[in-house]
Amino acid sequence: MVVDAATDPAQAENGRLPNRVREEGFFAPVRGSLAAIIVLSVLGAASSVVPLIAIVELARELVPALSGQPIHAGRVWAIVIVAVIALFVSFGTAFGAGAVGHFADAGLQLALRRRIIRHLQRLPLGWFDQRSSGTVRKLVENDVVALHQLVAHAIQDVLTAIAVPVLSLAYLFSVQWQLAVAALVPLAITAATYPLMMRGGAEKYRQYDEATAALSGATIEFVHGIAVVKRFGQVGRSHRRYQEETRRYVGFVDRWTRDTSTAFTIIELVTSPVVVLAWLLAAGAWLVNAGAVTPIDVLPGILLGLGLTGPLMKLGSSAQFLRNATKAQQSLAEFFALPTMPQPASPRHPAGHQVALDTVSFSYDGQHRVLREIAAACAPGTLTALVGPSGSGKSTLAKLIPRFYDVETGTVTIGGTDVRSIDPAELYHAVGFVFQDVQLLRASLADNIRLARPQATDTEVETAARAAQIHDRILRLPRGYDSVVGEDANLSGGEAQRVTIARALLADAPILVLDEATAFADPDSESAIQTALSTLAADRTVLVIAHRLHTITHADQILVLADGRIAERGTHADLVTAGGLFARMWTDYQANHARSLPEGVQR
Ligand SMILES: Nc1ncnc2c1ncn2[C@@H]1O[C@H](COP(=O)(O)OP(=O)(O)OP(=O)(O)O)[C@@H](O)[C@H]1O
Repeated sequence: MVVDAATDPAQAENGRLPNRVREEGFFAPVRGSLAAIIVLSVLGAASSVVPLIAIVELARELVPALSGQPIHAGRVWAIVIVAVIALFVSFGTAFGAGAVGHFADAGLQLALRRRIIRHLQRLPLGWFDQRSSGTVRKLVENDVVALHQLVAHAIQDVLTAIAVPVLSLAYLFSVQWQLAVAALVPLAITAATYPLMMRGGAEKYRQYDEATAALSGATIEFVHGIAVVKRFGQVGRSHRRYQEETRRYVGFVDRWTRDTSTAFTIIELVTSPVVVLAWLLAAGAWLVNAGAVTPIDVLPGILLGLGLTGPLMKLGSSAQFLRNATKAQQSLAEFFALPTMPQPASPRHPAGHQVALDTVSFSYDGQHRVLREIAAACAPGTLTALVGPSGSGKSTLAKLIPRFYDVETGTVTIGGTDVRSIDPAELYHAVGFVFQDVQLLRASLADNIRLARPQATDTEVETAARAAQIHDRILRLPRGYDSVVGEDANLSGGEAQRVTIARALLADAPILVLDEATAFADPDSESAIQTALSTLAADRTVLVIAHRLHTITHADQILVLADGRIAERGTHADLVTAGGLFARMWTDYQANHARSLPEGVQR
């Protein structure tokens, strides 16, 4: 991966971000809209009850007229007008709350995404090293979208679910308490049964999340790893794991459904409109028979009682949205709490491009030291090779130079200036790096190469591509330099690596850190790239993490790492003569690569 701060917009914003923005809660950007949603929802709930009350009051006016009593036309009209206005207010506020909610949601998503991007830009590069793009995608997409239901729907649903029953019951109790009590019965049964259904719910949801994650892991392994798995004849095992996880998931959902089915059925039954209507009619008939109420008094109980349970049922789905939104909020809060890379208060400029490490120690977890007491100097115009057994700390050491991580003790300096005191934009300009995980953007090859210098001319792009031995390959693509990576430019790992080398060449960083492991993946062009790299090294400070020892026989110095320390240092000839760790590595290397070593390799 070649990175240059010229392409890093974070730097442009550095220092401009007010602390306030960082400290504010998630919902701060839409606080006003949330207040409007609350007011509109309550108003909407209240006005949705009014037409029902109006029908009751109309009935009270009109039914006596059937037995010849006079109609109070003024009162009837007043009721009708109030009902119509309430109806419009109810529709208007529901629409308004929905619209405000969706606009607020869009605003919140935009604000959160910007905040995520700002935070991502301030995290140490090492954070990205340890995370897949899936982690970042989850934050920017899934977690932000999970808040959608909360802002755009759940607030309105929850307030309606509470306000409508409360207002309806208040009216019912004020006009006819016996039927109000009858209307409460389905609610009371639901309230008593719901906790039974949700018993151990938190644990169940945790198990559900676990089973879902295990199943999706097994599915991804099964699908993605199919080639490797087939190659090693393990299809049966991988398939078995997938089947086991599916069985586990289905078994869990089955048990959960069975455990809750009785309570769920009771709730569904007692809240269904037919059952509620039948119950209220029966209660009404019994009260009329008993002479406790007149037939017309049964009407409000039926009309308003029927509307009590509907909104309540929405609470169930809202609870699920709230759960998801809370989880997303937690994951976003944890992300925002990640410490950002400290920025120098008053940045200093490096004087030259000598790279020096002075008694550098480092650990990833604050406990196990991966690098100990490293001291080394790499002069401009020289090539330094880092070699050593796997896990000895080569990549870690290289990553300290462009500040993927900060040292625990000691200093890393460029031109005598501590890298922590250099403005990150200047640091990334000074250090180009090509690591193992090649990152090409879904853009044309020309744009990929000029990533760090967007103003570079076509000729400059071509010159860099020639030097990185990728020009001829690009010309063979259907649209040459305009071919788009991942569409009509499908490159091999080695070819993609050479595009990133071209990018590094064009970026013209005076310090270059290369991981040789894949830089020379294509044996055909290895010597050509070697030539390109030696041209590069002419006036640059080059550090190469070397795995194929014959490629660094001409290095100006070789640092041999073992267990996080520099065990030996010197030229190839010095180290072979010294007969230590490197000499043994070289002997083994020659024995293992006897046939593939190019002619004339120093032995
Ligand atoms: N991101 C990380 N978090 C925690 N430990 C890590 C991380 N990266 C590397 N390590 C550990 O640090 C040690 C040094 O790893 P490093 O990758 O620097 O070695 P290396 O010499 O480059 O190995 P290789 O040649 O296999 O690439 C190893 O023990 C490794 O497990």
